Order: sequence, then C-alpha cells, then structure tokens
Amino acid sequence: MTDSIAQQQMLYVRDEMSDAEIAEQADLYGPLTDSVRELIELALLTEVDGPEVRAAQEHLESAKQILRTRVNPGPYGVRWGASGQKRAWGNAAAGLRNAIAPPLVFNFDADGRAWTDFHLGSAYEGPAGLTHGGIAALVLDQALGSAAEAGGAPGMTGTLNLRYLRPTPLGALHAEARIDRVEGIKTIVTGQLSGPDGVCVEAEGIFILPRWARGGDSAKVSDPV
Ligand SMILES: CCCCC/C=C\C/C=C\C/C=C\C/C=C\CCCC(=O)SCCNC(=O)CCNC(=O)[C@H](O)C(C)(C)COP(=O)(O)OP(=O)(O)OC[C@H]1O[C@@H](n2cnc3c(N)ncnc32)[C@H](O)[C@@H]1OP(=O)(O)O
Repeated sequence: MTDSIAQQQMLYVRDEMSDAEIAEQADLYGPLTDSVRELIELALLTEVDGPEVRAAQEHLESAKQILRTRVNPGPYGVRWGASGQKRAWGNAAAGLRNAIAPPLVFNFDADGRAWTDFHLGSAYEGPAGLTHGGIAALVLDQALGSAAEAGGAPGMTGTLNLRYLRPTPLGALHAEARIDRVEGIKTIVTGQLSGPDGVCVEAEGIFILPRWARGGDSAKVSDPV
C-alpha cells in the first residue's frame, strides 16, 4: 500500500463519540459555520465605507486569534461515533463545519432516491447572476455519491458526465439522484440539478469502491455506513 493510500485510510476514523456529544458539538460549531458563511456573502456584497470595512476586519482578526489557539492540523476526515453516526463535517458540499459548503442536506426516499432542496447565494456565481458550472458539478457529485452510499454501494467518483441543458440560476435549487445499477464494485448513478424553470444539469456518474476498501486489503473502517 502506498503512503498516500495509508494517509487516506487514516482519515476514516471511529472515535466512539456518543450521540449526545455529537449533538452538543453540532450545536456549538453549526452556528459558527453559519456565521462564517454569512460573512463570506457580506465580504462580497457590503458597501459600507472604508472605516467600517477596516473596523469589521479588526474584529475578524480578534476572532481568528481566539480560534487559532487550538487547531486540528486537518483535514477533518470522516468520523463515526459509538452508535455509527457519521460525521463528514469537513465535506466541501455538505460539511456541518465547512463554511464553503452551501450546505447540502439530503433526504432519502424508500425507493432509493436522494434529494436536497438548497439555496446558492452570490458566493457561488459564475456567469453574471448564474451558478458557476463547477459548483453545479460539486452539487451533483455529492448528490450522486450520496445516493450510491445510501443504496449500500458507496464509492469514489471514477467518472462524472454532465450535460448543462440551461443556465442554472442562483437562489432556490433542487438536486436529486438515484442508483441506476450496480456492477460489482461499480455503482452507476444518475441525477439532475433543477431550478424554478426545470432541469438545468443532467448527470451520470460511475462510483467505484476503492481497492483498499474492498476487504482483503486491511480496510481500516469495516462498517462505515
Ligand atoms: C471504509 C470507508 C468507506 C470507503 C468508501 C470509499 C469511498 C466512498 C467515498 C464517499 C462516499 C460517501 C459519500 C459520497 C459523497 C460524496 C461524493 C463525492 C466523492 C468524491 O468526491 S471522490 C473524489 C474524486 N474521485 C477521486 O479522486 C477518484 C480517484 N481515482 C481513484 O481513486 C481510482 O482510480 C478509483 C478508485 C476510481 C479506481 O481505482 P481502482 O484501482 O479501484 O480501479 P481498478 O483498476 O481496480 O478498476 C476497477 C473497475 O473500475 C473501472 N474503472 C477504473 N477507474 C475508472 C474510472 N475512473 N471511471 C470509470 N471506471 C473506472 C475499471 O475499468 C474496472 O472495471 P472492470 O472491473 O469492469 O474491468
């Protein structure tokens, strides 16, 4: 096994945290993340005068000084508590502690559909007034990957094909995905990203269970989902 694969595996951790401790952490860090997310939008759109900008920045420097007194060297990784509750809190699309995540919160239907209603603000702009195409890809990668995982056939994105049908607005959006078929260690998933006028982006992905997680290769975490 190469060092980089060993490093990946080490970031999948069972830390035995109780559900109550997890809820306490979510209550503590969730509002901090929301506040930073709002700050990103304010930094982009504020039109206050120079002295106010500089005063606000000084406050931010003080906040940073408090937070940096004890810091996990990172990245956050994926952690499971004692009951098996998963925390992918660093995830760029859905992480509870990641302020750059929209964040996406998924629902799962009994028929295998994963879906999310979410909002993209001005920080996700690509073409003027529209969602950046890379952000649409981020959302769909996460939606398709989540459907694969929820269907018991998780994997790393091997291939992701996208067809941008119409411009994706900013604002209220919907994404959904479902498993099309499972072929051994490969899960083929399809999905869409939609705005108020209909489907904007269609996606098909192949998700592949990496070699190290297939068993027989000393997978560190044996019961991840
Ligand atoms: C124990 C912990 C759980 C482990 C679960 C692991 C991952 C799950 C991760 C997340 C799931 C959770 C939630 C989902 C959330 C988010 C989704 C976003 C996920 C990502 O953001 S993820 C980052 C981007 N992603 C990468 O960074 C991948 C880099 N890459 C690799 O890590 C390898 O490249 C890999 C693993 C893809 C394949 O490597 P490998 O060694 O396992 O492949 P191998 O040679 O054995 O081939 C086996 C069969 O797959 C075919 N095949 C190979 N490569 C293919 C490809 N690219 N496309 C289509 N088919 C392919 C072959 O043709 C053969 O097919 P056949 O058997 O039919 O001949």
